[in-house]
Amino acid sequence: MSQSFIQLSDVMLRYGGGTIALDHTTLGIDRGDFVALVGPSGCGKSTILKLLAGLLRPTSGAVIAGGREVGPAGARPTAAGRPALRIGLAFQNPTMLPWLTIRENVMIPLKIVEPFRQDYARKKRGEYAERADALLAQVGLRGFGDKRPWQLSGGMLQRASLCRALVHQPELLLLDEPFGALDQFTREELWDIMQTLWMTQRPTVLLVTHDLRESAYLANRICVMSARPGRILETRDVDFARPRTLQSSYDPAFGALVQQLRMRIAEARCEGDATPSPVSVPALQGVAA
Ligand SMILES: Nc1ncnc2c1ncn2[C@@H]1O[C@H](COP(=O)(O)OP(=O)(O)OP(=O)(O)O)[C@@H](O)[C@H]1O
Repeated sequence: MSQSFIQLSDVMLRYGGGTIALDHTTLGIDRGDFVALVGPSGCGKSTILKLLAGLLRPTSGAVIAGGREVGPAGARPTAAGRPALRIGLAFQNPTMLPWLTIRENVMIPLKIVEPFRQDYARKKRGEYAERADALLAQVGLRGFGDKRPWQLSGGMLQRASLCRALVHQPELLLLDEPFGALDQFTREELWDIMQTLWMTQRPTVLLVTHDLRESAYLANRICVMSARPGRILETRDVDFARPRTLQSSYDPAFGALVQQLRMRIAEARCEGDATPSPVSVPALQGVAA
């Protein structure tokens, strides 16, 4: 059987204090896909991102990202000598270094990540600045490259943080509630921008979100997790035509999908509490996606 670009196989993750965040977690993601992870609070969504970013090692099971294993504690990568997988990260809080301009902040991955790093100090710096400016223009921040972070609004900073996550053309983009702190209008604007960035660059994306409309707007597949210890309960394909628009997000099929996800998560929360479910959940089928 061919392996997915991203593959978690029967992963268990126990934190130092003894909390088991993930158990029997299996998830495969194809290259170029856009997958959203949703589920009850504390079910282990961010833990999956940390495993893929290499910030954590699984207690047992296997985590493969782009053919490289992030194995059980102490294991060596299987593909010795291969360059590290290029990963982009964006979080709810778009932390920027205040002493750098927005352009310089966006260029940070090019300073750190190979193969860009070796050229950064030499001939490519001007070229990299142009690349940062082009991305900033794409997210509506043309002319803001010379500003400092404190001169931008929260929504503008989050746009810049998406540029920083993408500037080194990551193969894998990990997004942890990147729009969670924004007002609804700004958030919806950024969905549109995110969709365009994904359609033009086609990184593999794993998005963690509590916003079910956001997951249905952006993702090709939505994975619903159980309450902690988290595992993937159900996976939904989302076949709505692209580019998706705010208008299309008011179609009945879109609303039905969101409602079904909501009910599935409500049920997962109840299962986590080991109490009978007060909601009757129809099978997640039959929605014209
Ligand atoms: N460093 C840590 N040490 C101990 N326990 C942790 C640590 N990080 C997370 N946890 C616990 O592991 C579980 C999963 O956490 P995680 O942050 O992955 O959940 P989540 O689904 O992303 O949560 P939320 O949706 O609320 O952001 C939670 O019970 C959390 O308290």
